[in-house]
Amino acid sequence: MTEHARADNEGSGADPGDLERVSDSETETGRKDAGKEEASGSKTRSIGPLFMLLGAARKYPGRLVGAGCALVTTAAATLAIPNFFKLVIDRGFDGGDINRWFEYLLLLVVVLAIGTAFRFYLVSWLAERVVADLRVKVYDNLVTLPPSFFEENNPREISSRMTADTAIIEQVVGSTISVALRNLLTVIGGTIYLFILAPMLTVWLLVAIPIVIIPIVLMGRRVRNLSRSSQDRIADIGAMVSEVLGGIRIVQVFNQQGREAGRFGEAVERSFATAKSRIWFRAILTALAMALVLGALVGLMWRGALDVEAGHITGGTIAAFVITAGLVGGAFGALAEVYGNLLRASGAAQRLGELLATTPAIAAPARPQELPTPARGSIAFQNVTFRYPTRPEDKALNDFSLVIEPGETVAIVGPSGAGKSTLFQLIARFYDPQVGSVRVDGIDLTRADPIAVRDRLALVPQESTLFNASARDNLRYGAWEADDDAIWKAARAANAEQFLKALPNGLDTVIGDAGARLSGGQRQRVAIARALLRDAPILLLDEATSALDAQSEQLVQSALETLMKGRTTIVIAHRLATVRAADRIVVMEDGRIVEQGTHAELSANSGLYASLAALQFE
Ligand SMILES: Nc1ncnc2c1ncn2[C@@H]1O[C@H](COP(=O)(O)OP(=O)(O)OP(=O)(O)O)[C@@H](O)[C@H]1O
Repeated sequence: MTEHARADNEGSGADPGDLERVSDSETETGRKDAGKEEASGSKTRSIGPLFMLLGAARKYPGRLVGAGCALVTTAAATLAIPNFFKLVIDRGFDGGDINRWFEYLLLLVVVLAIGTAFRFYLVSWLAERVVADLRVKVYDNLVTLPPSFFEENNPREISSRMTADTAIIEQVVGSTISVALRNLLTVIGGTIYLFILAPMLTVWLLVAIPIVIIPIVLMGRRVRNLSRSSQDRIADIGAMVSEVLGGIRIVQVFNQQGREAGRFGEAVERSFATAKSRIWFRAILTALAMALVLGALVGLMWRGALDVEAGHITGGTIAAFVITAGLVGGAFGALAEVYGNLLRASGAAQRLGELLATTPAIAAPARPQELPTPARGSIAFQNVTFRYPTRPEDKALNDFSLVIEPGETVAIVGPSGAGKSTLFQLIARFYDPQVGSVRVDGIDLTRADPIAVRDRLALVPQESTLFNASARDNLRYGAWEADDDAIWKAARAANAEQFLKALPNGLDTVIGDAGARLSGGQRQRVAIARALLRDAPILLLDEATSALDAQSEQLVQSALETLMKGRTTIVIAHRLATVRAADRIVVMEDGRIVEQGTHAELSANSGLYASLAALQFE
């Protein structure tokens, strides 16, 4: 919710149009999180999870106390205003010192204005701070969770939790809770004051309030539901725009512009139709709210006027009564509405709480075993059977055993889906195997600290993931202390120097979202240079040169060969030309090893390798 909207909501009070406004601001929130709540399916019926937020706000006791004081002061000042009107009308006009009363009133206005400003500042500050702390805490936890977590929980949904859910909480802490408390104080204080002013009239009022408020709240809910579907239709439009514009090349090359425009037109019309029923209901709601609220006020004034005429009460009393009744009625309406908001925020807090409470399935044991130093770089798979958590029925590795000696270069070949990349996933300990063990330098990975294991690895993945940062930061991602000399040396070795030098701001050039401003082959060379800079004892190359043209590949290949010296290297490659130089070639199929040996040995057999080689070389 915007500052402006929040200030609006904050200001809801005595004005009869308020009821309309309260349901309106409520609608805003409903729109924001409607889709979210339904998507995640976890609805909460209690406001318990909100106490987590109180815990977070307790870190700032000074501001919490200040906000409480401002809240009480402004509620008291608001309720004092009708009393001043009573005094002015009854005493000021009857020969009293009218100037003095108005001086007091001005003073009260100043107190109210300053108090409200303080309340707004302190409460909003707390809201922003609590949400900022929460975002950081959730993110800090998220980045420790293994990739499997993000396969089971859609990262896009998590990112929307980080933004939408925190925004709801921000709005609730920054506005709803303060609105609720202020209105509660107004209802209690106002009702006591009304009883003092005119007990019989107050009884009438207390009967009238629910009769006025309940139909308005019920209709307000209907309007809100319509607003949600309206918002869903708008979300459909947004999704369509990003899908079609994202794939604009395909749309245009297949000449589907007309069809896409038609589809979009239909979506816009659907959203208009939903909006039409919403505004129709809103119009009726406005009429109903005004008729009921103003009608009730007129009724009260009528009754009061008769009492004044009969000499039971003074004119000042009736004026004070009507103003206070307006305040109390408005506060009732606001209270009925904010409860729904609190429930929604509670749901948001619960979902974020779940993210906070998720502990990484892959973590260091309480007493991790130290890896031997200096690193040797040996790797051993022992009877490993592994199924991905999202595909528990398929064995990606099936009773797989392989020992790789320090300094050895092993090439892994085999058809797509054979389980080659899975080996890397297990060495990096993104997953633990269900059966068997993976060891690095003799230590079972489940007994070691994953951070220590990954410190010994440099990976060039199949998809060269680059970040929306400078070329320099992308290159030194695994070795932040590297200076420009080292960076250029690695870039030269990866045959990336030339195009990096041609970038408009050199190493400071931002290379775009996911490196989108580089070509596939250039991205791959940055990824290789990044791995070179890391200077780790174990090098994992997953189709590291697949996006390069033959000439670049040859250049990079020779750089990689230099790099492999003295390191343990596993190379996954489809192009057999790149694996010929390996000490050993391991041929995989269906998660198992079907053959291994040197290029010459395997070519001489009539196995899978020989047939793959025949396909490629002949
Ligand atoms: N994250 C994942 N979740 C579920 N299944 C997966 C995942 N990654 C891979 N698989 C499956 O595991 C099997 C082995 O995949 P892997 O990526 O190891 O094959 P690969 O030999 O590297 O193939 P390619 O040469 O095409 O990269 C395949 O059946 C694949 O569909």
